[in-house]
Amino acid sequence: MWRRVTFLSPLFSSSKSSVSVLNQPACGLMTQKVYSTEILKPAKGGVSPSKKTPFITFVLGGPGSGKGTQCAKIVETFGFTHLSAGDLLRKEISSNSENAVMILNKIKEGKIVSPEVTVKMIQRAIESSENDKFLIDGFPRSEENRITYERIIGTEPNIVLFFDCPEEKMVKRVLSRNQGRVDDNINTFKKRLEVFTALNLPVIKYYSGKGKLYKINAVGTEDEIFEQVRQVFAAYEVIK
Ligand SMILES: Nc1ncnc2c1ncn2[C@@H]1O[C@H](COP(=O)(O)OP(=O)(O)O)[C@@H](O)[C@H]1O
Ligand SMILES: O=c1ccn([C@@H]2O[C@H](COP(=O)(O)OP(=O)(O)O)[C@@H](O)[C@H]2O)c(=O)[nH]1
Ligand SMILES: [Mg+2]
Repeated sequence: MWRRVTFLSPLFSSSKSSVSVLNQPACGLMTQKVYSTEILKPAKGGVSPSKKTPFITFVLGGPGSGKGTQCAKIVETFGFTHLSAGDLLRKEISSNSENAVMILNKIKEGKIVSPEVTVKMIQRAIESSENDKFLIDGFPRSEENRITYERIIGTEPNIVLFFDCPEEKMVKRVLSRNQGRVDDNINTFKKRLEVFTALNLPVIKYYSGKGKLYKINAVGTEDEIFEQVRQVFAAYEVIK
């Protein structure tokens, strides 16, 4: 069972570190009593009930906000398994699966792949791993994604990180990412940003309302940003 020890409260957060929860006042690092985090039983068809309930972190933010970069650091420091929804979809394209063409077209257009496809991929990845702590990066990108995940997996995430980044930084980062991605061009970036604003921000607001959201200021060096992230995880017993 996951326990939060030093509790960086999602309701009260540090103004100095810029870690905060959307629409909440910044009031400093809080130490609270040890308590068990909410554990929901997986529904029928969800992650195998014989396994320990995993600690799930959703990692959200616009295109180029630095999600993947910070996930690599979280893996290194805290031993999570990194599941990038975008990487899983790109793997499906490379493997020429039955959904490959549909996925490629959605990615080129900056649109969202059908939630059943993405959730099944995530479910398979969780079930085939021995780890019990996962970063789900770039998902859920819409309320439909979120609701489908909850229906199929049967749990909510333990926490949600939101990398808050201004558009001018995101566009610069995406256009100099240099990974040969079909969607790293100005036209697809604009579409992705529209989709992010229209469909992903409601998910971020939803988790803020649930007290699960940690907003990270995604401007600064990778290390400066990771310092904020580190504070969030250091408050949980998830250190390697
Ligand atoms: N803090 C940062 N400052 C400058 N460039 C960054 C920073 N964090 C990430 N990058 C770069 O920006 C690009 C996008 O980062 P990435 O982690 O892939 O973002 P996302 O997964 O949110 O799209 C990458 O080329 C990465 O090296
Ligand atoms: O749950 C997801 C995650 C990604 N994508 C698609 O994959 C693209 C790239 O996602 P990724 O997370 O790799 O992009 P990033 O935000 O990291 O630049 C998105 O624009 C979508 O078209 C999707 O449909 N569903
Ligand atoms: Mg990414």
